[in-house]
Amino acid sequence: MTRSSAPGKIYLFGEHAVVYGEPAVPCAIERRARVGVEPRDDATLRVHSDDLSLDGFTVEYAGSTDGKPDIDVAESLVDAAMGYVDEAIAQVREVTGEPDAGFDVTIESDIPLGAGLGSSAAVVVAAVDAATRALGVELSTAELAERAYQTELAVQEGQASRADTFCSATGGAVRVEGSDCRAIDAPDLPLVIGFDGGAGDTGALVAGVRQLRDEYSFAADTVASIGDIVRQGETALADGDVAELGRLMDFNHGLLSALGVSGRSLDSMVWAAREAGALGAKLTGAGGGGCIVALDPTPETETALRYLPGCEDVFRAELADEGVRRLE
Ligand SMILES: Nc1ncnc2c1ncn2[C@@H]1O[C@H](COP(=O)(O)OP(=O)(O)O)[C@@H](O)[C@H]1O
Ligand SMILES: C[C@@](O)(CCOP(=O)(O)O)CC(=O)O
Ligand SMILES: [Mg+2]
Repeated sequence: MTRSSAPGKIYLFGEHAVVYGEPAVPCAIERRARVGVEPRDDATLRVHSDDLSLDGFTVEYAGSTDGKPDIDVAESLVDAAMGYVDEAIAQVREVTGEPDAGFDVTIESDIPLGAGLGSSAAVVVAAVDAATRALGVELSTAELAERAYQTELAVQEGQASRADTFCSATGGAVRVEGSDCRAIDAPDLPLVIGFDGGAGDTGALVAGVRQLRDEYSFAADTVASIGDIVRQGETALADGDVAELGRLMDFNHGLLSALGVSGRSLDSMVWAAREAGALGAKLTGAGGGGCIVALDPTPETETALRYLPGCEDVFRAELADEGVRRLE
């Protein structure tokens, strides 16, 4: 068995706008997806993930490159659930020149699905890394990030940025603007994550923003303003000015809300954090439902979120310096 792990991430700034060429600053966090692969004698892909439960279903998917998945739940559910793993293996077949490679894939993840913490990118980065190594090919971090990006791009129907996948592959805090991806220095930040137990559909949310942006010039201006916040945020990061970072995060959340990607439970967690004295709070990732990130060096935000109806989990996030990790 060849195993790799990769971290999830939060966005300090810039999700959604990054899809249209604005800069974004995601930071990898110490919550990981671990993917083990075992090459098979045939071209079948068999995926097992204990963490994958949607609407109470646990899905085990045994499909082949030519046949139908062998499952007992609605196929659309499986398509939604397994799209990223399928496409990651398609990338592996292409980059290794082994179109008929088959694998048994086992996924374990500490990252909630569809919650804005980049579970898809972490699973894809770890899967591509483990499966290529299992076939005797070692990709550089840049190649790995590129293949993982191509995977997200295909699954999200041409609407994805390099931010999540690059951040997960390299770890640390990164700045992504189009194809320009680089590591940046970030101070230790007092990050608190609130999770409403829900999820958002990244592809659909990205498509919604695209539509607004095409329809209204002020929506396009809103996307461009998020870019301005990110640039200002980079200065605050470089200065270690956590209070200013918080103010900019608040503003960023407001603009994401205007673009229609927040929601009642995300807003209520954001307001609970602010009222508890957080320096700033915003949704992270695609939105709809899932997680917020707040800045608070005191325990107040954690306490407030813990008692907030509708907030299912609260934790402090440590920055993950290491990206993909080769386990064995
Ligand atoms: N533990 C897992 N096992 C299998 N697939 C997973 C796992 N975690 C995430 N995924 C894949 O990632 C998708 C969620 O990605 P996405 O909607 O981009 O949200 P996010 O990246 O914010 O978690 C899932 O539908 C599934 O395809
Ligand atoms: C909305 C977006 O900017 C981030 C999505 O993050 P997540 O998959 O929700 O963790 C999309 C992208 O950058 O590909
Ligand atoms: Mg994702």
